[in-house]
Amino acid sequence: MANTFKKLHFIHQAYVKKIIGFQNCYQTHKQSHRYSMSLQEHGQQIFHCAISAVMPENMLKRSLTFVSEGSPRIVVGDREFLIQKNLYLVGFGKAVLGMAAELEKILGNHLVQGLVSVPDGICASLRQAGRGKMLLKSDSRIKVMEGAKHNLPDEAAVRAAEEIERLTKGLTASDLLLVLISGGGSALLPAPVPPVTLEEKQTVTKMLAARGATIHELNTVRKSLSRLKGGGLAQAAYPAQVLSLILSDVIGDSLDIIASGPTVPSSHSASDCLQILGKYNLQHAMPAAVKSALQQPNSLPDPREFKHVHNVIIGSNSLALAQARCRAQELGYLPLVLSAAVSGEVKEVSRFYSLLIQLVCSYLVEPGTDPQAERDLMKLQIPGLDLPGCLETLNSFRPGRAVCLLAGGESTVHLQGDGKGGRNQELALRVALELHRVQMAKADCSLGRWDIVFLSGGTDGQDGPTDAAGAFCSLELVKQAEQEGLDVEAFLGCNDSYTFLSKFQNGHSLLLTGLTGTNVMDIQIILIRNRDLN
Ligand SMILES: Nc1ncnc2c1ncn2[C@@H]1O[C@H](COP(=O)(O)OP(=O)(O)OP(=O)(O)O)[C@@H](O)[C@H]1O
Ligand SMILES: O=C(O)[C@H](O)CO
Repeated sequence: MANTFKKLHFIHQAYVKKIIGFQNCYQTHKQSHRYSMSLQEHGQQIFHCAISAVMPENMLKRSLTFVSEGSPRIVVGDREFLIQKNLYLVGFGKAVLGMAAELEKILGNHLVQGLVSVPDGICASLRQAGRGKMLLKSDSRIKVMEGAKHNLPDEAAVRAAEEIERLTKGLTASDLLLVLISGGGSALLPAPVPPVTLEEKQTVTKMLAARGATIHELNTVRKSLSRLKGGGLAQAAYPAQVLSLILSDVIGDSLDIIASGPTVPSSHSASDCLQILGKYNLQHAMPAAVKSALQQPNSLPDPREFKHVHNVIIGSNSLALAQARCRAQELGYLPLVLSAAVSGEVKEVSRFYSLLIQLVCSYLVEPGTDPQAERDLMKLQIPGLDLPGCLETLNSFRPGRAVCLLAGGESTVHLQGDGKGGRNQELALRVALELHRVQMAKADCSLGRWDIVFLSGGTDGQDGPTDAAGAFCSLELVKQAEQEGLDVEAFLGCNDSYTFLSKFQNGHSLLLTGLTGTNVMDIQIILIRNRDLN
């Protein structure tokens, strides 16, 4: 099984490399319009490009081929799946509707029957966002069931999960089940192990989330309380073949964590769950049925029982960053992908970006002049960040060029006020505040030589309970806000980033994309250009 995972990781990395390879075709781009657009416009373009890499149509074209001549078959990597009136489809998650619509276009009548469990209201929202192409046709063979309001498992999602379970259990050895999986899938596939009830499962999820449990911890517990998570769906489908097409919304792209891994054998035991509950002091607060379910001696599934399953990651944050890198290069930037695993409390994350921007700006003027900033950044231990390697790349910077730093991941906000906002908008404002403070504190600060734009956006197009995907900030934002009588710090104090950004320059710094129909966490883009080039 470890080898299979390695192989899948390799295929996924190969896609990332393939995208990076495309950049060569951009090398001879026209450069005359390079600086005719503002940094903010460039940021917007790069962000849209990142998202396009993980839109259903592009992901499926890249990872799956349907061969209709001879024996009709689906080809994924080096695997072939014959189809002869034996093709079924199930899906669950925030981004599977567009994937299902695209697959139905590709596979046509070969698809016998399907069912997707998707977020409450998504069909109307996609239509409103002008993404009607992502909806299924009225005569589709795939049934759409909406549920899990506010990303919490509910009765509607239970009904969808039960239908999915019934469909899967009815399959035979000659059938092929396509499983579409994306973030939000855990809440959209609730099938509590008896005697645990839906309410009890909701309680557990809420209690863990409120105490700041990570998605890895949350889903480890969810797997132990579910019939379909942690490989349960794949076992229900046996002996049919299972091909899972997965869009990752978790850091590290762990197959068993994305939507709680319904087609991946769980490597977690009940004692792992009890440890997690203990960590958050919740062992005694658990409902009795949950305690008893977790105390059952459960044996981990044997990975050999998953030979009928093929799991493939078809989209991820790294893939989106790779595409963003190409666009940045096309626009004339020296692009640098830092990490696809930036996480943590938004205050810490904003400190990381502020330090990084300061370091890069001083390095571009004179390499090696800020060893303290380098040490501070290394201490933050951002997974995947090769700081020395990045600085070395900056050595190829030539005056007249601009730099684009790219990163991704997902931060968390410790809510203290009752304002309106989202983690990306809050991050952008906090970065602006940090950079403002540095400029105020250091008379000889070199930041002023540069035009800098920072952008943070959710790839799903929705940042918290707002209609914005995220926000931009520049070095001057705090000062300009003061001139408008707006105090950034006061808005941040009550997590009111959206209200601030809606007022500031009439919403000019809000990133508005509408619901995108995909979901690979968040992306940050930093553009740094010498002011003399303006
Ligand atoms: N006023 C606010 N200011 C900042 N962040 C907020 C605010 N209100 C909610 N949030 C954050 O928004 C997040 C929930 O929004 P959102 O739906 O975008 O995230 P999600 O459910 O994790 O979905 P996804 O990962 O798919 O983007 C939570 O992390 C929450 O802390
Ligand atoms: O559904 C879930 O479990 C989260 O979005 C992580 O994939």
